[in-house]
Amino acid sequence: ILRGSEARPHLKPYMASLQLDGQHVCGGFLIAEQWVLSAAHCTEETDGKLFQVLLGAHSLTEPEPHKRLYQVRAQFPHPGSNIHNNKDDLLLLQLEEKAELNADVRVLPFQREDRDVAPDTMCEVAGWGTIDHSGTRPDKLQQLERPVISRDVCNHRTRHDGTITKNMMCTDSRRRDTCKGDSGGPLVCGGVAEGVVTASSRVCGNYKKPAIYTRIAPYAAWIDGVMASADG
Ligand SMILES: NCc1cccc(Nc2n[nH]c3ncnc(Nc4cccc(O)c4)c23)c1
Repeated sequence: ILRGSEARPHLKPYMASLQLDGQHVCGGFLIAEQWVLSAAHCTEETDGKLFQVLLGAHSLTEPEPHKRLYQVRAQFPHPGSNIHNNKDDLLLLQLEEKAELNADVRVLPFQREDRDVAPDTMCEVAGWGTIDHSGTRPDKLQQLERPVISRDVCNHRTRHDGTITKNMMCTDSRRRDTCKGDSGGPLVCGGVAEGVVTASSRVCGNYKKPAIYTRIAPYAAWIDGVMASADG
């Protein structure tokens, strides 16, 4: 998160850090006791290794009462996701066991009604992604409030030039923005997860490249289907 602020500790108890060998790679969030939603692109440089999921954390390094690292039983990238574009950029992770829910670990509901969030709506995004252009990583969770911009503005030829589908949404990226390592985190509007951070152009903090999110509502049936089939 570029030019955000430190989140109030444990006030975003749904936040997950997807890790490999103890290193934060991507964000994610708890959508059910045994399920975390993130971005499919996060599996690009993992050459088949499974993530570990850190829940209940504010600091990535300091001991905290309800901080716990969960093993992942299985990862389900959306079948339509691919490395060449940011279509269907969603990843479901089934934890090895149900997460222990408490004050610092809680499920975040996601939007099921497929209707665009109104432009200028203020939403919030959080993550342990880089906080400057030299790639400095924060130890503590950062947050940022950003206004939604309309798909028409986001699709302008000087912005994302028609690549924003009805399954995506955008927020203003002037100076304050998401960046490397924030992918997979939730865009929360009115207490409900409306989108999942996707890297797309990888550019951070440039108003000509608004931040892009995969809208969750269009994928509610896929999410329910995977959870139902894997839970058995
Ligand atoms: N703002 C959109 C957005 C959301 C999520 C991730 C991203 N960026 C990135 N995702 N993956 C990346 N791998 C390498 N570099 C990256 N961005 C980068 C790095 C240093 C300086 C800078 O200005 C931008 C990214 C960008």
